[in-house]
Amino acid sequence: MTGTHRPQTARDAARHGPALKQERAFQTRALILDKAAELFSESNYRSVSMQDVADRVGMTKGAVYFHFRSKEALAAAVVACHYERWPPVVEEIRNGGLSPLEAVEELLDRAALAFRDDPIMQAGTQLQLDRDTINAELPAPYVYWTNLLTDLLDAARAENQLRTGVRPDSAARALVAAFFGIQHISHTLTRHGDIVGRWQELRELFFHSLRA
Ligand SMILES: CCC[C@@H]1OCC(CO)=C1C(=O)O
Repeated sequence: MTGTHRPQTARDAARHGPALKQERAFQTRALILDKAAELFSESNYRSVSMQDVADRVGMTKGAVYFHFRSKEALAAAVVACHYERWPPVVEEIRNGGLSPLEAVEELLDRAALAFRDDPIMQAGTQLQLDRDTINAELPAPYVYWTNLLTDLLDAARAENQLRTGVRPDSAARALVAAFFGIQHISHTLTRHGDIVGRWQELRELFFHSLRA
């Protein structure tokens, strides 16, 4: 179904009904995820109830449970979102003509903005910190970003963008650790208010030491 076709007849409604229902369910699920992320990022996993989520969304608790069978499932879905949104960003950046090293810089520039502005990024991070209190299978933290940056830095080395002796995997591990550290300090002191400035300081130093 393209656009927002309005069924003209009962037959049309029957034909488009399932697609419309599916679209509405998808939008409701996304709204619940966003509002749950706000709540998880404002405090921590234990302090948030499914009733809190229902109230923030403006739905009944039963309606939330229709989309997410438990608070654990909701938290796991927020963490999944935290990672799933980055591969398309990498694709867009790489298709934008940036070199591998420029792509690393652009990607982390966007990550810094996401930490400042995006409840999913903030909540995904908080939930990973709370992971021992969540009875759900969560991805091991830092692995996704470390592998992502290792791949990009491998490509940067292949294009002679890295200083001799810089190992892409070591640089990726150090960059993820440093970035995670500045976002943690920024969150603790300013609720991520100064993360962009902190990243700019780290970015200047780090890429000066990496660049050929
Ligand atoms: C990019 C820094 C690392 C990233 O930031 C927060 C966090 C916790 O889930 C991360 C991870 O990779 O798991």
